[in-house]
Amino acid sequence: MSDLTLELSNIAKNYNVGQENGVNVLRSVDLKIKAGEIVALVAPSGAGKSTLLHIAGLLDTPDTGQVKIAGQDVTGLSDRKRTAIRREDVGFVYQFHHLLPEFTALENIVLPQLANGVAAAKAEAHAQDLLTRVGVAHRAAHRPAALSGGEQQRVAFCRALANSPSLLLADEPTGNLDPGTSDQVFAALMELVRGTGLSAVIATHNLDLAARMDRQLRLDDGALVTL
Ligand SMILES: Nc1ncnc2c1ncn2[C@@H]1O[C@H](COP(=O)(O)OP(=O)(O)OP(=O)(O)O)[C@@H](O)[C@H]1O
Repeated sequence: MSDLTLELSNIAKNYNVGQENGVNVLRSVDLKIKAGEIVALVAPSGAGKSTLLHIAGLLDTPDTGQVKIAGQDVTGLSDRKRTAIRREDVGFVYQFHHLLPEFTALENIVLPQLANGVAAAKAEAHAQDLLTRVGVAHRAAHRPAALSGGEQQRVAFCRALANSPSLLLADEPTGNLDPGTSDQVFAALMELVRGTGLSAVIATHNLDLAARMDRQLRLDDGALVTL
């Protein structure tokens, strides 16, 4: 078993390959994330951070290079196997919550567990525990529309962790919130991640938030540099 949750080696990604307007978004990305490590990814808009997170989370494939998750080389695997690994090992959080509007907060966290074969009672208990950890257990029976923006994001964090992944990938997780709320919600995310011991790559434009993580990296001209 590797002590690296995520390992990217020499990743390159070019959109519209061969065309005049081809974009070389990632040229040579190397990244090693240890178990339990939380890394900030800082990048100007358009620098390719979503592309990088999608490749790390097996939602996209690189043109060249290698992706390893929990020591397993996933680069050449079939779509079906990549999907299975993604479901089991990777949690995603975006700037917008993307919760299912017709289900309650609790149900939004239960459903991915049921899809993974967890029994209903166990899934509900786990969902309640996650909601308690981020301070919104009292909102468990509410639908997303009845929650504040900060509460919606807290529920989205719980959903991302529902199936106990080893890696969390977050793309501007508090970017849609006002600064005061963003600060509190970010603190809740950090506590949740630290409490569960998983590894995380969190993209943010906010250097104050980045400074609260273990390591800060910037995506610069298609490669990662330490800040
Ligand atoms: N499917 C695609 N086809 C062609 N070009 C793309 C595609 N996806 C992204 N790009 C281009 O690649 C570059 C990086 O995009 P990406 O979404 O990774 O940036 P980002 O750093 O996440 O930006 P933002 O912070 O604005 O979301 C941009 O110039 C974008 O226009």
